[in-house]
Amino acid sequence: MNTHSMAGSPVLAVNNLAVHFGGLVAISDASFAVDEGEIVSLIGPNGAGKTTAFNVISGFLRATQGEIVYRGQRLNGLRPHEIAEAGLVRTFQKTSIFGNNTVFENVLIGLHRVSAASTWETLLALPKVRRRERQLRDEVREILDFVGLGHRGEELAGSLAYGEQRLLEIAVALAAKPSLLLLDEPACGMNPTEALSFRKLLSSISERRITILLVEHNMRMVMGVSDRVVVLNHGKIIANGPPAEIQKNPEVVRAYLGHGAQKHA
Ligand SMILES: Nc1ncnc2c1ncn2[C@@H]1O[C@H](COP(=O)(O)OP(=O)(O)OP(=O)(O)O)[C@@H](O)[C@H]1O
Repeated sequence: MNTHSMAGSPVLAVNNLAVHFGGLVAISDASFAVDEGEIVSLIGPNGAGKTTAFNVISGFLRATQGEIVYRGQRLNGLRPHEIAEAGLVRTFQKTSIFGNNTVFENVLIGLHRVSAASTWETLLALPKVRRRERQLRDEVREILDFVGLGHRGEELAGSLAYGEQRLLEIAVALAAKPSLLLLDEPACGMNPTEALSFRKLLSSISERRITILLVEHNMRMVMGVSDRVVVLNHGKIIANGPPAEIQKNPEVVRAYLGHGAQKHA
């Protein structure tokens, strides 16, 4: 849970969002905001529209209606890499790491994406470039230690256990220097011990002043880590509030918590 005191001003605003796939309405008239420093979870039954919302926010899908505003900048129409450059970085439901590269290299590749030297500088191996490379390697070690993979740097990413691969994805996302992290089912496939330490990792990320928007089916994690929970059902927001309130909300219990969520918890 976020305990520092900078929460309050919205950094991300989703205003009257609608997404249609042909005749299918995946999201209709959904509005919610995420404040600076918050951990907000987006929950709801399968097919409720959570991933669709993520895809629109991160630029992988166009909104049919409505707007996405991040720190005063309208994101509609921007490409995913432009949105990542603005500080919104996402992970995916399916793992997106390079299995044949080492854990260390995966994070290094992520860092290079945001701080690449020019080709000439690299070819000439200028002292500046060598210095920068050393700095990047230190940064990789720091990030790997932070997510708990410091001892795995030299392993091939593809050889990691599933839960560790999810941690590596977080490390790669952190390498992109996000100010808002969008996490799509990050705890999927984790055992209870892994899920518990992952929950602590989310809190530590939040302490680094990174705002988090989370899609997750593990209700123990959602209710334990979130400052606020937004509930989608059939593409509409049916509740938005602190975890204790959401757990008691009759409509949420009926639509999701009563049955659908339990099998994932
Ligand atoms: N590219 C697409 N084309 C057509 N329909 C789609 C597409 N993507 C999603 N949908 C439909 O939109 C609705 C919302 O799907 P979405 O994947 O956003 O739900 P979700 O809440 O993320 O579900 P889950 O918890 O299963 O991941 C579903 O009815 C889905 O079948």
